[in-house]
Amino acid sequence: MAAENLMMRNPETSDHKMIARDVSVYYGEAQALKNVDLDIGRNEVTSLIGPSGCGKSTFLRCLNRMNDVIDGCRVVGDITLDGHDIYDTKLDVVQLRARVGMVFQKPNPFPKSIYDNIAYGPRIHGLGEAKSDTDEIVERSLTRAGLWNEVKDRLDKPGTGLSGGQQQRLCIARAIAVNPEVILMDEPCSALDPIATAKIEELIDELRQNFTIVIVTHSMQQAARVSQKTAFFHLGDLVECGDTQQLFTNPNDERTQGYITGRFG
Ligand SMILES: Nc1ncnc2c1ncn2[C@@H]1O[C@H](COP(=O)(O)OP(=O)(O)OP(=O)(O)O)[C@@H](O)[C@H]1O
Repeated sequence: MAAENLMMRNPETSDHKMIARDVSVYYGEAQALKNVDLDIGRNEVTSLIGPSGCGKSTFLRCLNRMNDVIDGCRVVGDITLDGHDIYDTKLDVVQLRARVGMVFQKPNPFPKSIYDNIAYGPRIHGLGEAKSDTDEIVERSLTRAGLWNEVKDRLDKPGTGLSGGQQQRLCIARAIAVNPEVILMDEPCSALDPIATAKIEELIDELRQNFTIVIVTHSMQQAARVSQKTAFFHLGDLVECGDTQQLFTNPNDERTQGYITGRFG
């Protein structure tokens, strides 16, 4: 579908926050994703699953143009956010990444205080010029990430001094602080213990009321717990995407069946 056509749609009437059409990605000569069509539902969680190397992270990075920073990586096809082409050459990529935030596999707080980890993004984007505004953004973001009560008495201490699970919630708070609409999460729990993982999963469920979330996960159990839609990738193809429950109980494609029953992966 041409981007022009999508831009004529009324974004508020579409259930889909982001739409990918015919997206292929190449690293040099090697094709990592093949003609992917995927609709990302508004205010829901979409999980991307599939065997290692199938292209999940590559697809996730297409959604906020993080592949732009990888040498030799080429993305073709159309991806829209509320009907607008995110690969438009006139688009400000920094603004796009504020609207489509990202949380990585390994918690990566800045080597700064807890407060400054959150305040940094809003300051760059001109939100919260006054100290009182920044204070409010910091409190609100930490509260929404379920971390405020644990850190409110040590906001001036380094973010890197928190536990792994707290650091990951700090990174989620940092992503939230610039008012994104979409949050991309690349295996956000893979470095965490089961209790910290459960907290992040609960948080994801709460966050979807206000944000659209796309999560890459190796854990089918996690996909089943947190997401409303699941997309199964295999060798660069998007095999199928559907309601999570249906995909896990009654998939359409035998490759999906093979993966969820553990025959490969
Ligand atoms: N920076 C890169 N340069 C070259 N090839 C890459 C690069 N990143 C990924 N690839 C290749 O693209 C393909 C898809 O990789 P990708 O990381 O997207 O898969 P994935 O499904 O997220 O894998 P995993 O579950 O192991 O993280 C793989 O063949 C991988 O080797």
